[in-house]
Order: sequence, then C-alpha cells, then structure tokens
Amino acid sequence: MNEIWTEKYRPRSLDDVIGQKDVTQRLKGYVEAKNMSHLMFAGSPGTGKTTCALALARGMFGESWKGNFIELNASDDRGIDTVRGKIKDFARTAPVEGAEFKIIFLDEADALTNDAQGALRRTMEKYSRTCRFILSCNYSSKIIDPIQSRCAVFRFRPLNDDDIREFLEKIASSENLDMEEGAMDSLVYIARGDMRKAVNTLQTSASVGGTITADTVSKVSGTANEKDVLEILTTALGGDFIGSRNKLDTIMINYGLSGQDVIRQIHSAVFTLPLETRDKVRLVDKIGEIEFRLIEGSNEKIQLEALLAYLVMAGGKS
Ligand SMILES: Nc1ncnc2c1ncn2[C@@H]1O[C@H](COP(=O)(O)OP(=O)(O)OP(=O)(O)O)[C@@H](O)[C@H]1O
Repeated sequence: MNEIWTEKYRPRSLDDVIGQKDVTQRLKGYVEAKNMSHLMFAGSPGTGKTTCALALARGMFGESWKGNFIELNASDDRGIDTVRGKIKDFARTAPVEGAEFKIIFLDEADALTNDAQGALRRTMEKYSRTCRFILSCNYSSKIIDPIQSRCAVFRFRPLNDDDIREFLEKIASSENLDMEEGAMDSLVYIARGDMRKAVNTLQTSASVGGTITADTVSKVSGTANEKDVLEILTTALGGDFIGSRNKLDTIMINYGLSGQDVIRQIHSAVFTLPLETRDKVRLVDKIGEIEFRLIEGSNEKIQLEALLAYLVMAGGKS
C-alpha cells in the first residue's frame, strides 16, 4: 500500500499508454527513426504528457535512457534561473553510451515568464545538436511564438470515461479491491478525463479500508455525488424550495464542500436537466453570475439559495 499507484501503474512503453493514439503513433515514428525534433506536449493535467516523454526516452535510448533524459519542472523556480542553470548544466555535457542526443523534458513550461522563455529559446538553439527539448504545458498559447515554431506540437486530450474505467478496473483487480457498484461511476465522474486524479482518488479511497463505496469516493475527493447534485436541482425545478435547500445543506456538510465546489458541480450537471435548451442557457448565465459573486466573497448560503430560487421559478411549479 506504500507505493504510489500513479507511479506503480504508469505505462512504461508507448504501446501501453491509454488513449492518445494519434500522439503515440507519431512518437513511435521518432523511436523507429532514432531521431526527433524539439517537441511540445500540450493538454490538461493527468493525460499522459510526462508518461509519453518517459516512454519515448526508453524507446529511443533503451537501457541508457536515464543518463540521457532529465525531467525538470519550470514552476519549481519560476524563471530565468531554471533555464540558465539546470538546463544548461545538463545540455552542455555530451550524451552517454553512444546516444546522438539527450532529451530535456520541461514540465509546466507555460509557467516560465516571457524573459525566461526567451532565454530558453536561445539555449534550445545553442545546444540543438546534442539536445532535444520536450516542453510540456497546459496551454500552448502561453508559449512564445519563436519557441512554438521550433517545436512539433502534440495535443493531449482528456481521457474518455471508458478508458479511465478500464484502467481503474485493472488496478482494482491487481490490488484485490472490493468495490461496490457505483463507486467506479463516481471515480470516473470525479476524474473528468484526468487519469492521475482517477488513480489517486482510487488509492485514497482504498486506504480508508473495507469496501469502496460511492460515498467513500465522494468523501475522500471532497466532491458530492453526481446523483445528489442532480436531485437538488430537480427538487428545486419541481417547486420544492425547502426540500432542495435541505438537501444542499446536507451535502455541503457531509462532503465539506465550499460554495465554489458546489457551483462547479451544478454547472456540469446543467445539461442533464430536463429543460429546454433556451432555459439551460439562461441557467448557465445565472450560474456564471453567481460563481463570480462567490469568488468576489459574497455570502455563499445566500447565493446558492438564490440559485435554487431561480430554479424553482424556472420550473414554474411553485
Ligand atoms: N494516457 C494515459 N495512460 C495511462 N495512464 C495514464 C495516462 N495519462 C496519465 N496516466 C496516469 O496518470 C499519472 C500522471 O500522468 P502524467 O504524469 O503522464 O500526466 P501529465 O499529462 O504529464 O500531467 P501534468 O500536466 O499535470 O504534468 C501517470 O503516472 C499514470 O499513472
């Protein structure tokens, strides 16, 4: 139970990476050619960017991959010093064990200031004979154009629910976990395409001991059950303001949710509600307004109750 499952179950080869088939297909081309350009991996967290960089290095360098690969995090030291220091130190030493070049994987490259990116660009040029960079970021638009134009860009999509479910089922079976029906649905709902979040939430839920239930998953992740959120909304739409308010109070206390947590979950539930598209659009507009007020520090109880009141009126049954 001590080992972190995101490491234990991290795919070692490009063939084992889940989803991201377009990306892995192209990366395998580099492995076959034993050569690559600078790369940029863009996409949301927990979708396989670091995993693919490691698998690419393994495929490219075989046994000697560790000596020819370094992983740095740009946000450890937001700025120019990371680029000038650690990167240059690694870049200026020759590749080991007959490799043609080394790979520098720079995570959260979009956290670098523009000045630091300028310095990075010069470093990329200076050492391009012996070093290839893989820049990982959530948003490629935050990377300056001269760097973007030097890189082949790879886009990582959030993983789909079936892929997440299948991966979690494999882990659950190899860890002999006892899971109640519904727990897996909650994990997939909470992950929203982020495999790291899915695996971490599964491990934390397992550490509680006993059968893993949807409720354990919700509690350890500080996320209400999808079913409970829908129930609050449909109760309000059905005209029962007091009933929906009581349910809301209960889930906020049980799961320790903040107003902002709740509003985000309500937002993602809107499109499953039995409403005309026009009414859903109005509701999204209202949610946007209330979320803004909550961020500005308004009283969360009053704001959330105002949203329930709005739903009661929208339902037209009070
Ligand atoms: N496509 C995938 N296939 C299998 N496992 C995955 C995949 N993506 C993520 N994981 C799991 O989630 C963990 C985190 O993934 P990874 O470090 O590759 O994410 P990332 O995209 O680099 O995220 P970040 O942007 O936060 O750095 C991995 O250790 C692995 O267990």
